[in-house]
Amino acid sequence: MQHYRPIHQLFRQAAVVDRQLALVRPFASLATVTNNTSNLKENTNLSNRQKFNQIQPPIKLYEKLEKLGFGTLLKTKRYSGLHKQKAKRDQQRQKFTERVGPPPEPKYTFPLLSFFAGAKAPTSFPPESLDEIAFVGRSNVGKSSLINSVAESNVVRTSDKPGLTQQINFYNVGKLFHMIDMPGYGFAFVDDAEREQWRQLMETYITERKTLKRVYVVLDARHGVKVADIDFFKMLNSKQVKFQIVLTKCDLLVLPNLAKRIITVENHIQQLRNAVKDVVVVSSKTNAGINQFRKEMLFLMGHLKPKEFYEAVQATKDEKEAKKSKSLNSKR
Ligand SMILES: Nc1nc2c(ncn2[C@@H]2O[C@H](COP(=O)(O)OP(=O)(O)OP(=O)(O)O)[C@@H](O)[C@H]2O)c(=O)[nH]1
Ligand SMILES: [Mg+2]
Repeated sequence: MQHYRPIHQLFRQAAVVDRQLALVRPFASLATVTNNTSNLKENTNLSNRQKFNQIQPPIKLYEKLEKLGFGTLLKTKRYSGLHKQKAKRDQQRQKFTERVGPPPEPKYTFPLLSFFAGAKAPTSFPPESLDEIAFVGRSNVGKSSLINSVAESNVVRTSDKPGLTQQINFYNVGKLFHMIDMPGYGFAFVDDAEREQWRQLMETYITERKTLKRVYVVLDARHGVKVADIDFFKMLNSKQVKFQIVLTKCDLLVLPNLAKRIITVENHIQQLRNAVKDVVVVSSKTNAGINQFRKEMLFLMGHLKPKEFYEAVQATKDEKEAKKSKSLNSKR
């Protein structure tokens, strides 16, 4: 007599095989790699460092990072498999598009950044007017530097010592929208009472501000998600505030480690309903990823203009620069 297995058992078996394949398939899709890392997490014998090292980012992610300006993968034996895959993908792409790639992106620009209010207590918040974007994160991760970088300004004060920004600072981006620089959370050098005061201030702003359109949680790419960040994600999630992760200081990581870091961060936010699943990847020092981030912010705030606008702005700037250097040369 022939025995048939119930359908749910077949599905379960297929899932097991798929998971096993995911572990041996070296360069699978991003989704598979994510499964891959969660499998690794189940293996309690591995240290976090070992789990991190075992992540195998897909070629797609490397291509994205390369496009954003984070360098290229070394042509060593270690990455020869990835290079072979890349060559194959290029070949396929060439077949379909005859090498006519997408047109180059213009340089997106923000209008002039200016400080207009600082608040140490909710009573000092300026009245709600234009839409707002807030930058939060642990101390010293690079929030203030990031605001300067996207706005091509040096108005926001930065420091290599943690705890510089000690109030909520409001900046005008021309007359388009506001950018808000927050004090860092999880700052160890202030006493408990002060830390609690900052936490309440930030929580009040984030939960009560009607004009707040997006919270960017900034993480240092070298450290990824820490306990203080998880607590903050939970708070944002419980208050149903939509947020997005920005990984900064990405210039301080070699490309493979940066790709692995992105995957671990994506794993952290997978289950959080209010987290935007796309992670922004930038460096305020080299400006890699900044132009793309600027474009996304302008789109989010409803102020993204057609490419021709930014091309014209750039052409006028270039013309002015050329005139300036010409007159300087003639004076010499
Ligand atoms: N290499 C590198 N350094 C960065 C980057 N962004 C910021 N930094 C440095 O990190 C340090 C801290 O930067 P801040 O922008 O002041 O950090 P913050 O998050 O505003 O700090 P608090 O105001 O104390 O919460 C400074 O020394 C910056 O120069 C980056 O993308 N790459
Ligand atoms: Mg700061």
